[in-house]
Amino acid sequence: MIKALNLTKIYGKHVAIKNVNFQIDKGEIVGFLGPNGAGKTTTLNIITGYMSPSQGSVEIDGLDIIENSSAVKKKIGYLPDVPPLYMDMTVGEYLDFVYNIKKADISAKEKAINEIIETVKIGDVKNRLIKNLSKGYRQRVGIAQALVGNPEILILDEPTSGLDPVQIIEIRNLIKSIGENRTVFLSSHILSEIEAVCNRIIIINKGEIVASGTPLELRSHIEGSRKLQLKVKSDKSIIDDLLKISGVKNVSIINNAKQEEIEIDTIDIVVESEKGKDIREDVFMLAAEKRRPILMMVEQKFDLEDIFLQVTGKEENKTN
Ligand SMILES: Nc1ncnc2c1ncn2[C@@H]1O[C@H](COP(=O)(O)OP(=O)(O)OP(=O)(O)O)[C@@H](O)[C@H]1O
Repeated sequence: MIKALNLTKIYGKHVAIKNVNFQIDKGEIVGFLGPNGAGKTTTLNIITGYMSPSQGSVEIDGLDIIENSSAVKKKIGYLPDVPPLYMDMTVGEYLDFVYNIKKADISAKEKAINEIIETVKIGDVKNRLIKNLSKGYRQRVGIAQALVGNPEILILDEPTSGLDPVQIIEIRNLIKSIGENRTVFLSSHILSEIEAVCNRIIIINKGEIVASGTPLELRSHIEGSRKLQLKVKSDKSIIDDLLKISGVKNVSIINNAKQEEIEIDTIDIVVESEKGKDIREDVFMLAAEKRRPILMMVEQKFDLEDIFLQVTGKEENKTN
């Protein structure tokens, strides 16, 4: 179990993270989601013992990470944002080197390294120099080094960053299979990434935790409000009219409609209501009264992206 207790990190005058608290239970695969610069790497460096916090503490299975540094480090495998690879070593030499510095059981070395190589599927490049590997393979080698010593907890900082779509899917599947018998905490600034792999999400923004829960729990944060997608035979003046309806919170134009779906003299908009308000009838009546026929009205479901944009205050980026 990982417990982050009131973590704060200040670089000079810059507060990178502030009062960060969370708990990750044994066996969970948890995603740490936040925009660039939110404080993900800083937090991961602290909970892996790579960096000390300005304030606060970390417990791994009840042990304080600073007081029990070597015992705790054995429990954790870490893939930092820049994997610590030696370019002039072959993959085999490098894993041997990592095994030795982690002081893992020497008698089991060959078997353990071979198992890791098989798990992360790098057998075919075992004798290649790391500098000659593709980014995807280097990332696998980075994950392999994190697995040396068979740690119970795996912490991965942006594990798919810079990979192509095929490599991303491969690494995701790898993380899922590794996570079957380990606790995994991984960071990303890409929501779909986290959604594909994790069963719980912690969202950080500007150094503070702003939301946490399963995708279902996070959705319930904003459930209650509705979003209606409309196609109306009208010009933009309908927007001001709709905003006058009681219970309407926001109206925005969808300007990413596919070219072939755009009809002349119509406007595609999203009308968002306040929590608990059903505005469908009022919207219909108003449009009829203004002689602006509604050609389509569909209720949109909130997705995790809405939640992410809402809690990070970036709602404006989605529709504009
Ligand atoms: N060594 C440092 N000295 C000063 N400021 C730093 C240092 N490391 C990070 N920061 C700042 O702290 C904040 C958090 O950085 P951090 O790298 O933890 O964010 P992040 O969420 O991992 O971002 P990214 O996804 O871009 O890596 C940023 O504003 C960053 O510029």
